[in-house]
Amino acid sequence: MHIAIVGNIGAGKTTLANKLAHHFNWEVFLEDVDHNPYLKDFYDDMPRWAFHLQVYFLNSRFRQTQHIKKLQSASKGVIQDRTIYEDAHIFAANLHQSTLMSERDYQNYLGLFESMISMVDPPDLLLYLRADLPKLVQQIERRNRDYENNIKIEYLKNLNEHYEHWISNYKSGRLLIVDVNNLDYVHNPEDLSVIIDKINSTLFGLF
Ligand SMILES: Nc1ncnc2c1ncn2[C@@H]1O[C@H](COP(=O)(O)OP(=O)(O)O)[C@@H](O)[C@H]1O
Ligand SMILES: Nc1ncnc2c1ncn2[C@H]1C[C@H](O)[C@@H](COP(=O)(O)O)O1
Repeated sequence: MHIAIVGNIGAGKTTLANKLAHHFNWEVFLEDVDHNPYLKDFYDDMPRWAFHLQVYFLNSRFRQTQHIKKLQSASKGVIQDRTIYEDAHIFAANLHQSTLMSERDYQNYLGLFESMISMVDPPDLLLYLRADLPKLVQQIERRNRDYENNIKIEYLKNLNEHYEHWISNYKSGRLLIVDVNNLDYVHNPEDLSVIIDKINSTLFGLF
């Protein structure tokens, strides 16, 4: 079983991924953030580092999918924090649309993505955490990563629009949308139970 958690920056993916992995006793795959050699530079100068960052994330995410595939074939459960789909359909598409990535770099990137995606299996369940801008801003501030302090509201808004568009067209497997605006699964165990019940119901027909 493979559950992938998707959603905007600060939506609560990593927190939920760890809690679900603990609950189901499955392996968790997190994003390569702390050792990412481009992320800080990217936030300082997006046009300069957009392509480099996207190629880095794409490769890191692709390796992760191949590792997940091996665990899947050994019948191990996996929770994944963000997917390769979001790199291309959300982040790279948004950078291109916002003219922060050139046409030439975007086409080059897409060629690479297309070559890789045929080797990627979709998750058994895509769990989208839908969060409005105030929730995202509050949680990004709470996390307090220095390089994210200057993220513009406009950037988050554009990403949210890409998420909504992508999710409304997602046809590769089971999809569960959870509105997290009024959920606090950090402090309220009942809020975590609400999500776990929805997952059990979607995946196993329980409840
Ligand atoms: N539903 C929630 N309610 C309250 N706080 C949350 C919730 N989800 C996440 N947080 C807090 O918000 C911050 C960002 O969450 P995180 O899981 O790192 O988001 P993401 O991985 O989606 O970027 C963390 O400090 C986390 O403890
Ligand atoms: N593909 C990406 N392009 C740009 N930025 C990205 C990409 N994937 C992740 N990020 C950024 C967004 C955040 O600042 C960190 C971690 O993501 P998070 O949603 O907080 O887990 O990396």
